[in-house]
Amino acid sequence: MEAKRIAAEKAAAYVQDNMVVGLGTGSTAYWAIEYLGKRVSEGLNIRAIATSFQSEEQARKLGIPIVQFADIEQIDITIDGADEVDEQFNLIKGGGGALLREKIVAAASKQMIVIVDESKLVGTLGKFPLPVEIVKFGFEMTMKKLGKLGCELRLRMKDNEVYLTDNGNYIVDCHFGSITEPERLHQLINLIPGVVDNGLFINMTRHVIAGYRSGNIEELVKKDT
Ligand SMILES: O=C(CO)[C@H](O)[C@H](O)COP(=O)(O)O
Repeated sequence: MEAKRIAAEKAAAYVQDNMVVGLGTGSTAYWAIEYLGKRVSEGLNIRAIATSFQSEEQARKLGIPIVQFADIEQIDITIDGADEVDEQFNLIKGGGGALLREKIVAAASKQMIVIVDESKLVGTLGKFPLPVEIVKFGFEMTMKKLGKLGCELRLRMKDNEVYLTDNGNYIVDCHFGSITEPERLHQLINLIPGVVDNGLFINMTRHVIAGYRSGNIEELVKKDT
């Protein structure tokens, strides 16, 4: 928890007056929202877009003004967690079920800061099951097609019911073991009818802040190629 908290605090310090801020989802993003709430209570002037009902509710309680896409042209900075980050800064996201909104918000952002604890930094993606958001209609067939891509898969459940995203869809957690070509897999998955999107975030961030149990913080910034 401490490692996540220190990464979040560091990221929240990048937010400046008058910015539109994308608020991530999950236990690391939670801390970023808390720190932003504190800064707002001290006079920081921002507007925010949330990636989940949960984050929106947290932000509102803290007095962070929430806006919708109709109110803005773009997002200045988004701070969000991740389930895995590889050496090329590709991500697996969606462990918390918010991958679709998170990707829409990240894609609308000038910059995305990813905040993680050290356990999320990996050489190759895929140990964490890749979340794929699918529509309910025909979900059994969509799952069969996903399975043919070479993964073990499971329909996400919560409290003995099928888990529903904020968008009213299902999530299938696809265990690939090792994802050697994330960009290609991203495309293959999203070509399957019934798939809304998947949790691979390719080339969406250049800035990762990792907190360590030791209390150290590592800031990784992707160089121009
Ligand atoms: O993608 C996400 C939610 O959809 C989260 O960012 C991801 O699951 C990491 O969560 P946490 O910060 O709780 O470890």
